[in-house]
Amino acid sequence: MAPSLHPLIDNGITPGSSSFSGGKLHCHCASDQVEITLNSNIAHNHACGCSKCWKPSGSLFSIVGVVPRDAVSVTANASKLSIVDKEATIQRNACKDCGVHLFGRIEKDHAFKGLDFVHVELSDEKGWQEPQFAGFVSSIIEQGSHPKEMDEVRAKFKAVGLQTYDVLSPVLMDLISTFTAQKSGIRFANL
Ligand SMILES: N[C@@H](CCC(=O)N[C@@H](CS)C(=O)NCC(=O)O)C(=O)O
Ligand SMILES: [Zn+2]
Ligand SMILES: [Zn+2]
Repeated sequence: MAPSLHPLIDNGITPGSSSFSGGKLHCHCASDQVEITLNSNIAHNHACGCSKCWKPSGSLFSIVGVVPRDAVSVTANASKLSIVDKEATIQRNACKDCGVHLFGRIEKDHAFKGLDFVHVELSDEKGWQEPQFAGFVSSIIEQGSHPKEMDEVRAKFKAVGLQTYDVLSPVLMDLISTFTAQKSGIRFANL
């Protein structure tokens, strides 16, 4: 059987709702779940093939989007959270018991500082922005996917209408490079 990219991708994508304004995320524990409340829909939702983003078991990709950090609060069982890798750019807060990542936060100077990374499949609510593209696709090879399977993986994304990139989408890459340019002193008129 062909490997699953992700349950939210495999059978086609369900569009979100532009009027949706947030909801709750829960970890996978049977009891005392960590609960996160998001007071906003997400943006830039995408499939990520990197080794660091949380993915459900059996899936090759994570689905991850961003939300302003001010819109994120831990509303139950905060004591179960622990940062996976304190040195990483994105400090991924995971449940110590079930391993699910509840939110990833950037504290250092970075183009995406101020945005938290979340997996809205952890929510029962419907209306979250649907995945917009697939990033870090080639990274799945680093986790054991055969290089010869990559055409099939990219074709599957294409079949559900998603572009694939081996880092991020042009919009996000431009944001990162704009940030880097500004840091080096370049000033752009009319941004
Ligand atoms: N090929 C690497 C890529 C890792 C990577 O750069 N991940 C991206 C996408 S999530 C990133 O922004 N990482 C920052 C971080 O993990 O803190 C891997 O699979 O581990
Ligand atoms: Zn848990
Ligand atoms: Zn990732």
